[in-house]
Amino acid sequence: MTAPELILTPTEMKKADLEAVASGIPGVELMRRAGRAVADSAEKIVSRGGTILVVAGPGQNGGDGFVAATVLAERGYRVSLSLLGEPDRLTGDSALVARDWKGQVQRVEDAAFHEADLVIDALFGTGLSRDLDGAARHAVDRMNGSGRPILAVDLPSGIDGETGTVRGIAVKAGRTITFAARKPCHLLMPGRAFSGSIEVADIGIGREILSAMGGRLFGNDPALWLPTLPKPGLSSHKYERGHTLVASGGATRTGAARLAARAALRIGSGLVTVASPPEAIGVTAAHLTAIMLKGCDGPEGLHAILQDPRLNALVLGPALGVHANTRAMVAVAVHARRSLVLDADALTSFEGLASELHGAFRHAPTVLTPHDGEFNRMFKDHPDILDPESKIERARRAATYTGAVVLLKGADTVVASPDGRAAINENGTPYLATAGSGDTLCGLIAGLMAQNLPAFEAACAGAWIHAEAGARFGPGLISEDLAELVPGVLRDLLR
Ligand SMILES: NC(=O)C1=CN([C@@H]2O[C@H](COP(=O)(O)OP(=O)(O)OC[C@H]3O[C@@H](n4cnc5c(N)ncnc54)[C@H](OP(=O)(O)O)[C@@H]3O)[C@@H](O)[C@H]2O)[C@@H](O)CC1
Ligand SMILES: Nc1ncnc2c1ncn2[C@@H]1O[C@H](COP(=O)(O)OP(=O)(O)O)[C@@H](O)[C@H]1O
Ligand SMILES: [K+]
Repeated sequence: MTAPELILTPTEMKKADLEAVASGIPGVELMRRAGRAVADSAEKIVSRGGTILVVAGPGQNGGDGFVAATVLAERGYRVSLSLLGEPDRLTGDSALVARDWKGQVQRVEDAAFHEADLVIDALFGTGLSRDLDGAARHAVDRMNGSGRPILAVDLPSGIDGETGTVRGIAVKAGRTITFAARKPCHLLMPGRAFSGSIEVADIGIGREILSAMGGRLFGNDPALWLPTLPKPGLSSHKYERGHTLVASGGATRTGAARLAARAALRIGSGLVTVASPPEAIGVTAAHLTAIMLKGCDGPEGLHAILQDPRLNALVLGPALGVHANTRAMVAVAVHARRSLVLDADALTSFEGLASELHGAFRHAPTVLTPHDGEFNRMFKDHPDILDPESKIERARRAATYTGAVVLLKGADTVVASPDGRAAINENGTPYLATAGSGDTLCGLIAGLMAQNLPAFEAACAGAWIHAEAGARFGPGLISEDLAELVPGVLRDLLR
């Protein structure tokens, strides 16, 4: 089994670089390895003899560009190099490797983008510190407008390495080669879309160093949670596989709970019960077979049902209604200390009332699954949570504040744990943006927690399996399909 993928922020990567230097690899050697990796990557795109334009910036990202230009020229490419800024202003390792470049150094204003078979973007990497303007902005604008293939060095210039946001303008790369580890911007939107396909080059910085300097942020791949995924043993009986309870909305709003319940059953929860308001029992009963049904009249009803200790995981929120009663049901659930997934109306009912949830979830495994709208409503009086540009940071702060694992949905779903770990999911498909898709997701997560997965692993596994199911189905996906695709995904995972 491979180890989970470590993602390093620019600050962590800088520390890892320094640590690698301290362990005996000179900085200039790291840069030479990086530049050679860029050249190798370019060689996969353009055959020898082709024309390559390297656009170098004033920092060390530009240094990687100088190395790549030198290596590619030695390999028989027609290489030209344009620099943003003055050659004699180059510093550090960049200044050293620039001396090896025997060709001309053109001004970036004179770069002949249209003549290039490939443009290598080495303008800015992890050191970007402000929005692009002036000559830098103009260069990126021309690069994008050239229609030529672009290979970005480390990250597309103009993208913020930590947040994935565009700082004024950014290079739209077809391919990005980064070093040692991916950075958040390669997974977070919109940076992911600007990066094109991504290659990670090993420049000799070992996993121990990456793990010591980073180690808190991961790509959400199965390596992160597969060891915790339950497989029923020979002698397992259904009660050992947990019992999930899903609270349903009123008579005209019962579908969401059924979607969540079906997902919990498919992911392996031994039993699943829908708790239905009395007036909705008829309609719900007509639609359920393997899933059980119990009458549940508001918070008191929920309190009574939870006297059964076997009900060990609970979904509250989908179609439950935005009102004080929903908040009261959350309070009952928190008090009962069961594994809990809160979504949709259970979150929106706390609009502007997040302070009621301060530290509320510290005592039992809890996952909150807001999309941006729900997140912004919940924390609208908490600028410290809403303001960070980084989606990872926003999710982390909400997790620390509430004591719950926070799964902040989107094309780049982020899962953050109060213990500081976070993961970014990237295997989804826009076809998942369909009514009821989120209901299915919370059923999957609760079903996994019913089987005793810890909250962070359950949220990560749920997000990945949900996305994988959606991606396998593709066009025409509706939420009812998702749970039915789960067995195929599980079969492949547990093989
Ligand atoms: N460390 C290592 O060992 C290794 C590092 N490696 C490589 O180094 C890269 C990081 O290098 P870096 O830290 O020099 O940052 P980089 O992205 O080149 O930019 C900084 C320069 O840009 C300037 N600048 C910033 N914003 C600007 C703006 N909006 N508009 C205009 N200018 C702006 C800024 O100027 P200043 O802010 O000082 O005015 C400074 O001159 C990393 O991505 C990787 O490719 C690899 O070789 C592996 C080994
Ligand atoms: N463009 C996208 N790419 C990948 N996944 C997406 C995309 N848009 C939405 N999703 C996923 O689809 C689900 C939608 O959930 P949600 O917004 O709660 O829908 P609903 O309220 O209809 O159930 C989330 O898991 C989200 O991450
Ligand atoms: K770049």
